[in-house]
Amino acid sequence: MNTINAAIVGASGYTGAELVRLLINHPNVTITAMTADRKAGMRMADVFPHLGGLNLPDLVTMDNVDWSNIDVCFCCLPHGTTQEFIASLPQNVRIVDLSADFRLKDIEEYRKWYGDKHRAPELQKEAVYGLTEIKRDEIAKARLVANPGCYPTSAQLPLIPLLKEKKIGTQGIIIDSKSGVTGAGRAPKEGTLFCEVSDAIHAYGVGTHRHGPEIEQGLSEAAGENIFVSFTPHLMPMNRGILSTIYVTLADNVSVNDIRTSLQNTYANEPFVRVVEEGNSPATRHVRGSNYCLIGVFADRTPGRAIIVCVEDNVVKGASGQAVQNMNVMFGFEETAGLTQQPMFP
Ligand SMILES: NC(=O)C1=CN([C@@H]2O[C@H](COP(=O)(O)OP(=O)(O)OC[C@H]3O[C@@H](n4cnc5c(N)ncnc54)[C@H](OP(=O)(O)O)[C@@H]3O)[C@@H](O)[C@H]2O)C=CC1
Ligand SMILES: CC(=O)N[C@@H](CCC(=O)OP(=O)(O)O)C(=O)O
Repeated sequence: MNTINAAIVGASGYTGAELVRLLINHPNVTITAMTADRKAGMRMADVFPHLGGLNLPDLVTMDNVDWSNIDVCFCCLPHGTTQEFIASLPQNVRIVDLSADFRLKDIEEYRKWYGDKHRAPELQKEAVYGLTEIKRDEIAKARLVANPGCYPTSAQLPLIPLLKEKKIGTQGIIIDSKSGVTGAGRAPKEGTLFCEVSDAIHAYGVGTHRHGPEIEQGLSEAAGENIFVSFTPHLMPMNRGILSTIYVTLADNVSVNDIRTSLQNTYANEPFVRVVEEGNSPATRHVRGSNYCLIGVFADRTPGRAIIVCVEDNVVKGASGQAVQNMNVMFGFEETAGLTQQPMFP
């Protein structure tokens, strides 16, 4: 069997730990290197006791990795820290970058939203946006895949097919998203303290969140014209999960049933994206711990409008699961390898 060696850079964070959970059961992958910053020098079992007993390499700093036998690097670093590191990797290493550093095609947009000049513009040109169901053919050939953000995955999977098929209007798209706190990463910050997030919900980045332009980039490409969306994320007192409620205008002579059928047809042969039965409302607990994305389609009481509800696990389909799915496509493995866990319900 074809087997490859994987490095996880930033393995002591939430997405890194999730990659270990998924890859440890992958038939074609051996984890041969794992890095950390503050936690370098520690054993994975000491950072994450649930990942003990798995014969994993110890956590080292990035400059202590021997890249000579590594085939794929999963890069789980904070955005802004990834560009120079990826540029320094040997050419034979293929990369799935979970950060936002290579997602925006226009480096001026990157500067505007991330507040810094892009430091690897040549690499940016070759990066392929890793929304697997939409970009599969390009991902198969890519050396560098920019894994999508968690909110953009939940917004683009339902909206891209509908815009491509001109089933919905290009104006007035509203994306109201809620996320679990793991979306903010494991590094301590005031905003993710228990007292700040428990027993309440709040909107943040209102009108200014950096996932707005990432969503618009994908939707504009699908529609063939510039699209602007209203996108508001909310932080929920839960560990995992994203639920996006999306409000759209139906195109002329298109019904709610038409858009449900259109999404059902688009995703009929996709292992991880499913349109739920009419009347069912998908919940984050229906995808928890899995790589699935569930989509529900409803009529709005406002004539000519529809409401789409999309759920995913932000750490799986919104990050590490989609990263493994992309790696499977890049190396010609079974696309579902390592990803067959059913959701953990309730
Ligand atoms: N969490 C999520 O749901 C999602 C996250 N992402 C993106 O994935 C990336 C990783 O996220 P997540 O795992 O949540 O983040 P965490 O904060 O949980 O983990 C970050 C990791 O990077 C390491 N690290 C931090 N700073 C540096 C540095 N300067 N040099 C080297 N290593 C460093 C940390 O090491 P140490 O702990 O030892 O300091 C840790 O291993 C981010 O870019 C995030 O935006 C994307 C989609 C969803
Ligand atoms: C709850 C929470 O804080 N979520 C993060 C997004 C997580 C994600 O997808 O982030 P990247 O684009 O950084 O990869 C945020 O709003 O910044």
